[in-house]
Order: sequence, then C-alpha cells, then structure tokens
Amino acid sequence: MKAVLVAGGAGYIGAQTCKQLAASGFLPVTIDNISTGYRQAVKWGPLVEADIRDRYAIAGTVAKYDIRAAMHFAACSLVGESMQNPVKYYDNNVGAAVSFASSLIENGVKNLIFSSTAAVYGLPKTMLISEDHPAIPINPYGATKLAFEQALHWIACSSDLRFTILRYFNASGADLDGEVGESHDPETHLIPLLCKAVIGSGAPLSIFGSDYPTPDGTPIRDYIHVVDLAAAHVAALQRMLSGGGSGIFNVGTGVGATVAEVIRTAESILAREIPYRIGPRREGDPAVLVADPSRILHTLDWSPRFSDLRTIIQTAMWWQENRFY
Ligand SMILES: NC(=O)c1ccc[n+]([C@@H]2O[C@H](COP(=O)([O-])OP(=O)(O)OC[C@H]3O[C@@H](n4cnc5c(N)ncnc54)[C@H](O)[C@@H]3O)[C@@H](O)[C@H]2O)c1
Ligand SMILES: O=c1ccn([C@@H]2O[C@H](COP(=O)(O)OP(=O)(O)O[C@H]3O[C@H](CO)[C@@H](O)[C@H](O)[C@H]3O)[C@@H](O)[C@H]2O)c(=O)[nH]1
Repeated sequence: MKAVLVAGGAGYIGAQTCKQLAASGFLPVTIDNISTGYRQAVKWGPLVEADIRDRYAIAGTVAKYDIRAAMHFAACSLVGESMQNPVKYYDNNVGAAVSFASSLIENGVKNLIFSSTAAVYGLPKTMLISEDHPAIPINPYGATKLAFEQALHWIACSSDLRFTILRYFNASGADLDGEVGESHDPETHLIPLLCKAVIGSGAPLSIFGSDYPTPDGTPIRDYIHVVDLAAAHVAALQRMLSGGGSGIFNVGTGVGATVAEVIRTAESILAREIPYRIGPRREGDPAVLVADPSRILHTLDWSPRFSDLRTIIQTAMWWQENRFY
C-alpha cells in the first residue's frame, strides 16, 4: 500500500482527505501538532503527533512508511487573526512550511500537494477568477499562502520536488457518513455559524454587510463541499504519481451564492425562518469570489459532485447536531 504523509491530517479538510486516500488504496500517515486539529479525527491511518518543523519526526516517518508523496494542510487560516498577528502566520505558513518542504527533499519525497486559497487573489478584477488572475493578497493569510507558493516554485527549480497547488474557494459541508466535519474554535465560517445559530449552540447569525454590489447586496462565494475538495487531492495525487508535472489549480464550482441565498436555502431545508441581523461589513471581505474551474475540470479526473448548497447545508447541519469532537 502506498503511504502518503498528510501534514494537518487531524484538521477539517485533512481528515476528510485521509478518509478518501484510504478508500482509494493509500495509507494516510498524519503528522499534526494538534494545535487546531483533533486526535479523534485521525481514523484512517497512523498519527505522528509532531510539528511539521520536526525534521527527526519527518525523517523517521518517511523511512518507516516508505513515503513517496505528501500533502500539506498544516497552517493557520483565520483571516482576522492574521491581521492581528501576522508574525504567527509568516512563522507557521511560510517558515514551518519551508522547513517541511526541505525535510521532504532531504528524505527523498518528490511529490507535494499544497493547500492554498482563493485569498491569494485579493480583490478580483473579473467575475470568474482563473489561475492566471493577478495574485495581490489583501491580508497576511493570503500573503503567506502566496509566499509559500512562490517558495515552492523556486525550491522546485533547484531540486526534484514537484508540486500541485490547490487554491480552494469556500470549503464547506461535512462527511457524507457523518464521520468528520468542521469544528474550528473559534468558528468564523458562515455555514457552521448558521448551523450553530439554528441549533441554539451559537450566537444569532449576523450578515456582514448588505450593501455590496451584488443582486441582493450580500457577498457572493463559491462553496465547495469538503468531500469534493478531498477528492480533488486524490485526483491530483494520482496525476502526480503517473508522472504529471507541477501545476496550480483552482478548486471551486464556478457557481456563486450570496449569503442571503445560503440562508434562504437553509430555511427551505428546515421549513422555518432563520433569525439574523444585518451587521457591518467584515474588514477584508471582497464582494465576489467565484472560481473559473476550467483548468482542474480539463486536467484532473475530477468534477464536483456534492457542492450544491442543499447537500452542503444538510451535511453541515447533521455534523453540528451530532459532532463527535
Ligand atoms: N477551510 C477553508 O475554507 C479553507 C479555504 C482555503 C484554504 N484552506 C487551507 O486548507 C488547509 C486546511 O484547512 P482546515 O480548515 O482543515 O484547517 P484546520 O485548522 O482544521 O486544520 C489544520 C491542521 O493543521 C495542524 N497544524 C497547523 N500547524 C501545524 C504545524 N506547524 N505542525 C503540525 N500540524 C499543524 C492543525 O493542528 C490542524 O489539525 C489550511 O492550510 C488552510 O489554510 C482552508
Ligand atoms: O457570521 C458570518 C460569517 C461570514 N459571513 C459572510 O459569509 C461569506 C463567507 O464567509 P466565510 O465562511 O467566513 O468564508 P470566507 O471569508 O469567504 O473565506 C473562506 O473562503 C476563502 C476562499 O473563498 C478562503 O480563502 C478562506 O480561507 C476561507 O476561510 C462572506 O461573505 C462573509 O462576509 C457573514 O455574513 N456572517
């Protein structure tokens, strides 16, 4: 069985990807310092509880499991926190990530899949954002993700490391069998906050601004189900293991929904009104972020299957009602 090192495999997207790696015949070996992840989420392979800066842990793990490829989910990813504490973001998302890449190279791992984000684009100039859109981030989170993308480019020029950069749009939803889901603390994402507000385990929902230049005044996002996102990683891995070169891919659907549409869909699923209030805009939120997914659709054996808003909200709601961690 081919083993894959999954940095951040105890987190929301990493754990879901471990599940799909195992279903596709790989052994996911998680390395995670459990700073924002959960030991209970590591169910489909071993957990090496260590920081990605730990060169000894990586060397030992690569040798023990004969690792040929790695995925790098381990990062700090709160936009607001990054504005308050950019040093933390440069330290973990760039410093630790570069150390991780160099450990991989030292130990002969030649394939790396990296979790990047639509936040690298900053304020979009076009309705649909392709990978060639200028990358001018407007917060330290996006800037640090872009910095590591650029580091990967130069590191690959001087080594035999190949990389796939996946720029996710809005990861959302939960495992279809209810085994893993989103349990961030603090939670800042719209859909889990909406679910918590409905269940009564969180504060009432606040819409961050209704005066955007969109049809109903609320921001538009491209919501991609976490199961589809995980499948994109497996497809990218299969392409790399069959000799595919380095590349950058948006992971989104190409279809946007406003915040008000998300709330209306949840209301129709639950057959009741969801109370909310209109608050001020959140600093750093663009009006519209929607992927042009042409490249991934044409290059990888992948297309979104579960990213309709109903499936996203239904699975997220089930998870928030029954979550195991
Ligand atoms: N959630 C989203 O909507 C979204 C969108 C775009 C990109 N991303 C990126 O996807 C990745 C995964 O996001 P997530 O929502 O699953 O986050 P998460 O916080 O749930 O998971 C991150 C995991 O990495 C671990 N980790 C962090 N720093 C580490 C370190 N130095 N050493 C070892 N382990 C470390 C954490 O303990 C956690 O288990 C991140 O890189 C994030 O920036 C997420
Ligand atoms: O309580 C809330 C929370 C969010 N929103 C709005 O809902 C939308 C979605 O917000 P959120 O779920 O926080 O995601 P984003 O801020 O769009 O960011 C996510 O999606 C981006 C890609 O599109 C990634 O770069 C980020 O890492 C990821 O957190 C935005 O318009 C927010 O203004 C609200 O109105 N109220």
